[in-house]
Amino acid sequence: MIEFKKVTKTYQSGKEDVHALNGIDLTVETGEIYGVIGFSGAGKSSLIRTVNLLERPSSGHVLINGKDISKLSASEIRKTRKDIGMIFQHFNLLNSKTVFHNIAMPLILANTPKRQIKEQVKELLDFVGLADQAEKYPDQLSGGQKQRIGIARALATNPSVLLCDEATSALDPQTTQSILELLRRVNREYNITILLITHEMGVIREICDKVAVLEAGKVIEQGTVFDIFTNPQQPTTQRFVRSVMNDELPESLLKKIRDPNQNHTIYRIQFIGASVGQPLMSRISREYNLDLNVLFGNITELQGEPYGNLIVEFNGPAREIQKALADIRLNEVQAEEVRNYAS
Ligand SMILES: Nc1ncnc2c1ncn2[C@@H]1O[C@H](COP(=O)(O)OP(=O)(O)OP(=O)(O)O)[C@@H](O)[C@H]1O
Repeated sequence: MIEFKKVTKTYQSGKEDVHALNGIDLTVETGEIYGVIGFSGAGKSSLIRTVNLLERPSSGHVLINGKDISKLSASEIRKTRKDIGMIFQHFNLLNSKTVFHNIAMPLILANTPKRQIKEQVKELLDFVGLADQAEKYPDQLSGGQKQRIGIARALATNPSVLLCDEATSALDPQTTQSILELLRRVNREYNITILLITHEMGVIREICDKVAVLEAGKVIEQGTVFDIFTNPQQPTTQRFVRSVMNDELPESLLKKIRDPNQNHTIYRIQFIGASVGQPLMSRISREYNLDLNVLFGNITELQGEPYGNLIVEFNGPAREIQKALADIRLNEVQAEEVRNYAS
C-alpha cells in the first residue's frame, strides 16, 4: 500500500520557486495497479521520485505499507529500497555487463551468496521469457527485451511495490502490449502493487485498476478506470479519454448539431456491461413510434466489460421522446443530450 498525504514538492529554480506538487492525497491499495496520467510538466516524475526515495517531499508524507518513508535515516533508506522496485523509460541497464549480471546487480550489492544469485536470476529470466539470453549484452537486444531485463532486475529483491516511469513510452505498440501483459503477471503472480506514471491513456485502459489525473501538481480527478473512462468530469480527463476511446464526432456531424436553425434532439447513449447485448434501441423505436437515426457509434472493452457508445437523433413528438429516454434510463443505460458535447 502506498499513501500520499498532503504531499508538496517545491524546487528552487534560480530565484523562483517551482511548485511541482501542490498537496497530493492519493492511496494505492495493496495489490492494485494504479496509473497516474498527466501532460508534460504536470508533476508525474516528481511524484514518483518521492516514492523511490530519490527526493523528499517539501511537506507532507509518503507511506509504504504504513511506514513513513519521508522520515527515514540513511540506513533505513537502504533497507526500504529493497522493497521498492523501479523500471524506467530508457531501461537504465549497464551496457558493459551481461544480461545475467544486470539482473544480479541488486543481489550482488546486497551481498547475496553466489549460489542463491544464480538460482534467483535463472528463475527471473524464465519468468520474463529470456532464459536463453543470459550471456548477451543489452546492446544485442531489442527495446522490449531490454525492458524485460529491467523488470527482472526490479524483481530481484522481492519488492512489494513496483514503480514504472513511462515504462512503455519508448516501445512500439505491439511491444508495449507484451510488456503490459508481463506487468499484469508481475501484479498477479507476485502480488506486487504497481504505481505507474504515463502520458498514454491506452496504457491506463490496458492494465490499471484505478487512475488519477494530475494537472499543475494537483490530482484533478481520480477513480476506477471504468468510472473515469465512462464518465470523465474534468476537461483534461475528457481529452485523455477521447484520445483512446475513439468517440470524436466527425466535423460534419458537429456542424449539424451546432446549427441553430435546426431543432435536433440528439442524445449520447452509453451502454455498459450486460446492457450492450440488449436490442434496446429497436424496442424503443417500436414502442414509442419514434424514428431513430444512429449518427455515430462504437463499442469497446474496459477492464473486461463491454462498453458501447451511440449518438442517436430522436425524431417524433417531444412527449414520446421524453418517455423513451426515461425507459432507456430504467435499463441502466445512460442517455445524455449532446448539446454540451458539441459546444
Ligand atoms: N529539479 C528540478 N528543478 C527545478 N524544477 C523542476 C525540477 N524537476 C522538475 N521541475 C519542474 O517541476 C514541474 C513538474 O515537473 P515533472 O518532471 O515532475 O513533470 P512531469 O509530469 O513528469 O513532466 P514530463 O512528462 O515532461 O516528464 C515542471 O514545471 C518542471 O519544470
